[in-house]
Amino acid sequence: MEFLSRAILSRSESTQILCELSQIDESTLDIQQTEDGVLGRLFVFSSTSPQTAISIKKYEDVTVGRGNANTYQLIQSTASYRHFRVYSVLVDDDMDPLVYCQDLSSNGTFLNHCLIGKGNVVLLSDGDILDVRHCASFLYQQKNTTDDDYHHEYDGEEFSITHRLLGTGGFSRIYMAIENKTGRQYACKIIEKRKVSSSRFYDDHEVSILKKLNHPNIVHVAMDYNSENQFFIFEELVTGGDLFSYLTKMGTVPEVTCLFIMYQLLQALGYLHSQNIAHRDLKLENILIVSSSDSVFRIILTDFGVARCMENGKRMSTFVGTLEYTAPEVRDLKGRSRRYKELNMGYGKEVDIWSLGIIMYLLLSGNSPIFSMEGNIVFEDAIWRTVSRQAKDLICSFLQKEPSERPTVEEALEHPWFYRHKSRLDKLYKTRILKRPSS
Ligand SMILES: Nc1ncnc2c1ncn2[C@@H]1O[C@H](COP(=O)(O)OP(=O)(O)OP(=O)(O)O)[C@@H](O)[C@H]1O
Repeated sequence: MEFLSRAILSRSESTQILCELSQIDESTLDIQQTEDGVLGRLFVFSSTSPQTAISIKKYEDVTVGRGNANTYQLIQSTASYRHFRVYSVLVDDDMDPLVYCQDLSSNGTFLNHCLIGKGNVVLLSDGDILDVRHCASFLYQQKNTTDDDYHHEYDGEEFSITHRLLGTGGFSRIYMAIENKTGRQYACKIIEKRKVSSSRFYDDHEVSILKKLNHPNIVHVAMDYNSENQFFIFEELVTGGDLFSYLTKMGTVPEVTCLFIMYQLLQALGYLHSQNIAHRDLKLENILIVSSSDSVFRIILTDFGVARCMENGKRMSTFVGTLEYTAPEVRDLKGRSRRYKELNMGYGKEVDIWSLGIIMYLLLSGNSPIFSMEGNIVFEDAIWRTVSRQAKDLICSFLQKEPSERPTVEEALEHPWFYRHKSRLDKLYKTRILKRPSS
């Protein structure tokens, strides 16, 4: 509690002090008055240059530092060449944009007097102050980001849940939370019990499964909490948005980027399947990106809401997942009677491999797969002319109608699309993912 109350106090106080000191007209701080496409603004306060404002725009990075290629240049020698970077993530049209700051400096960037730390990323909220000591301060302004549907029953000591909405799902809302002891930001998934109990598809295994797992490509759970009407899952804050937003921004993903995404997905899935866990809801929205400024980024698998531990190889028979990504053997169960399901052979973890095929097709083309009357995948669009034969071959093997004909994770990693780059991929994974840099 102490950190937060300190931060809130210092934030409102500092804002007031800064406004007074610089004698600026407060109406110019009203973000509603800014031009279209501006998500937020950074007001710069520096003793060496006049007061100015930097606009944060959709898909445009803002950098601050000593180098003259930065959006805002600092002249002091204590500033790093690129001191910090501010970027935005747009989740969907109904949600406020998420604006993040990544500290790139050696001497440190401070958020509300707390060091962010080189490579680390924080979510910015209206009124936050970024500070480059002995150089300049930056007051962040973003239009009201309070969520009207905000309501929670958490009364634990460890975290303070803020009003900043990070995402919504069918069963939950995800907010930014602050760990009181450290001031570190987390994501808090609040699940309404009445929603999950009314759904016969959802079993409350999410936390128990996640707590068993420890993998660099699977979301890390810090704590869970149970109240009368809600479940809470406090997990690492993943600051690059999800693959769906990324694809919306990019249109299509270059094959080389797709290769490393799929490689990481297979690492996560291999780990899950080796423990007899099926995810059952693999889709672009459930694959988060750890902030990165280049095309090699870490991905994190999340949303284990319908994941299932298969005891002794037992098969599954409930229709779960998202229709567009579900394998034919799961789709076939939709609306079927209990009797039908009992007589049916059920399905296994091959359903995740099918979803990988849909994901890979979407990433490379920006569209959902088209199947011919015979059930073959059609690569008709002009975009496929620039995609390798191996990539298309792997998609076809993932999207085999017959589950037993789909490759296992190990077999997929032996496919020429991966195998011919094996040593490079292994090395990249070791240096960029296993070393767990924060960017
Ligand atoms: N750890 C996190 N860090 C940052 N954003 C997150 C995190 N977890 C979830 N989100 C955001 O919230 C969205 C919804 O989360 P999630 O898929 O876990 O919810 P859900 O209710 O289980 O969804 P579904 O309807 O798919 O079951 C994600 O797509 C993502 O944008």
